[in-house]
Amino acid sequence: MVSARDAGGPLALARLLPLAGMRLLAPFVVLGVGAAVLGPLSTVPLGRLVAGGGFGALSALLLMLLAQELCTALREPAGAAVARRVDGVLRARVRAAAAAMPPARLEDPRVQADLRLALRGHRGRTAGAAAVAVAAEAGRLASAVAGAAILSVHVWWLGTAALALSVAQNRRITTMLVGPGGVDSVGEAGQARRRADYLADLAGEPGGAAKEIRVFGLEAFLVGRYVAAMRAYLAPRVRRRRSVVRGYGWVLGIQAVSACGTFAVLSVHAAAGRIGAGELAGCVVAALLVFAYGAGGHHMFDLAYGAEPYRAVTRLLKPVPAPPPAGTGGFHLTGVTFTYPHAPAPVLEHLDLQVRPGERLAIVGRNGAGKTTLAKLLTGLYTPAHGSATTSRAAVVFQDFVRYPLPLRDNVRLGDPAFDGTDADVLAALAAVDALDLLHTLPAGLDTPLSRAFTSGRDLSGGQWQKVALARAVYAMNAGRDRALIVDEPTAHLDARAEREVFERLLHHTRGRTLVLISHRFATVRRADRIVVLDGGAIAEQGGHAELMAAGGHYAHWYRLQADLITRSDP
Ligand SMILES: Nc1ncnc2c1ncn2[C@@H]1O[C@H](COP(=O)(O)OP(=O)(O)OP(=O)(O)O)[C@@H](O)[C@H]1O
Repeated sequence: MVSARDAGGPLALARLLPLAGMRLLAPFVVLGVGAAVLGPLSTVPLGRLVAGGGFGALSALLLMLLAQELCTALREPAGAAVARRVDGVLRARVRAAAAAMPPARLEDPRVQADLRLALRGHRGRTAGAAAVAVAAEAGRLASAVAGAAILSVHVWWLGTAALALSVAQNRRITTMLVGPGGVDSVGEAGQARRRADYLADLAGEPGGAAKEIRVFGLEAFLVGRYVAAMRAYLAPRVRRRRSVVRGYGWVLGIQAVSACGTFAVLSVHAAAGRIGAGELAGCVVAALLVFAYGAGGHHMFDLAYGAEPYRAVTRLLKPVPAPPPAGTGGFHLTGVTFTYPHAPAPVLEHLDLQVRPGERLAIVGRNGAGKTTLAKLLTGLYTPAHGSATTSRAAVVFQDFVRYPLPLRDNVRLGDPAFDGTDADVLAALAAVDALDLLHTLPAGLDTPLSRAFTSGRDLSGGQWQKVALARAVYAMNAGRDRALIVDEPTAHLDARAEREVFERLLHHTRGRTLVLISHRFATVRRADRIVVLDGGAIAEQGGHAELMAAGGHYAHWYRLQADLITRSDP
């Protein structure tokens, strides 16, 4: 694996090529070498022909030109095959790494973005395409160097000067088009383009968005927003394109000076009789090879864009720090302060919280109080900027749990992919969250893909999905890895009966283990051993239900408010 410094650099990308295997790589290399050397070599029979070499020189020249054409033409499909195979191998590795990731990491938006890049590529370019582009660029450079060497045989400094100008020109064009801040730079394509793509995708999405668009009549609004987003995306690009066109003027000027200078020097030497007619013809072809490198080529896009998916792959395949030891099931946060990147203020500040092994702890607070953030600190997904956090391994169900478009069995087994559980383990996890009924509604039982994208698949209701996510966490605990269960709004989608049933079963099932429950439902919360009220980034109150009710603080106020809403009868 590459170091962080050269991740995405040409050497690191070239090291991917052997992944294609010798059967695909050997023809690609042979064709590449052929395309690179036959051009410079053809200057020999060309020189002889011009110098009066006759049929032999002509045949040799024609054969070489034909072979070069063939090599150049066949190198493209051979390169595409190599790129496909390299990408296939990388995708398989990334999928295996993703399958082995703990769900908490898999649900990290940065990891999700890396997965998208690694599996789909960036702007149609992949890591394999970038690796092939490195080889193609190396071939073009080799041709240019050989051309420069031929020029230098006749005028010692001419080849070096022409090559230096050509390399500088190539760098300049690459920087203008795909370098940092260049017209097609990755950063530039970032946010504004994603916003436009998101708006365009919204309309085509079969899920909730399409329904809302129709119901609220959002078509014109969305089109307007899309046009505005595309304008915002295109405006700086158009400005930069203008500056690129001006930049191209300079680059072409330099090329013109370089070409005119080279041909002038050659002419002077030929006129003085130091270069014969045949040698002059060879020098002209050699000079054209040098200039061709300076003009750049489409490979620079493959290289620049394909390096992004490669960086994502290296991040995803980086050895994951060993999971924390199972621990006792307890958690210990001391003086913890946590601020999201670019946020003006910390979400949590100087927070102390101890969760005893086996304790049933509930966390409550207003929207945005930091409950989910606290859960992510407890699971070790986030590390605090200040303070210390001692955690235990925990199974987690987040509010925005993932709905995998996979069979029900896999949706549960992803709780601990390393555990070789049987169907009985999967069924036990489903039973623990009162979800066995679900099986009767699915045509292929555990084998039913949970997605309407498959003809044999079924989508689930919000509550059913929530039970599946809970079953996944229970499966992870049953696998023996985790001593604690952290659930963020575990029953938000469930009706009152289902909520009661599921929570009873969870309490029973997690007996002896730690349960951390984040919820706005006080009927559930009140059953915890201890309730922690988060407010203003710190713990405002804590204690048992009776204790907090007697204290008459936030908790008592919210509890009564919720109870009133339920019991109050309309006039
Ligand atoms: N990834 C993020 N990047 C930046 N800010 C975030 C991020 N996630 C949450 N926040 C902010 O942190 C604060 C706390 O959010 P958090 O989700 O922890 O609250 P919560 O108590 O769980 O809220 P709710 O009850 O609505 O689920 C909010 O102001 C939110 O906007």
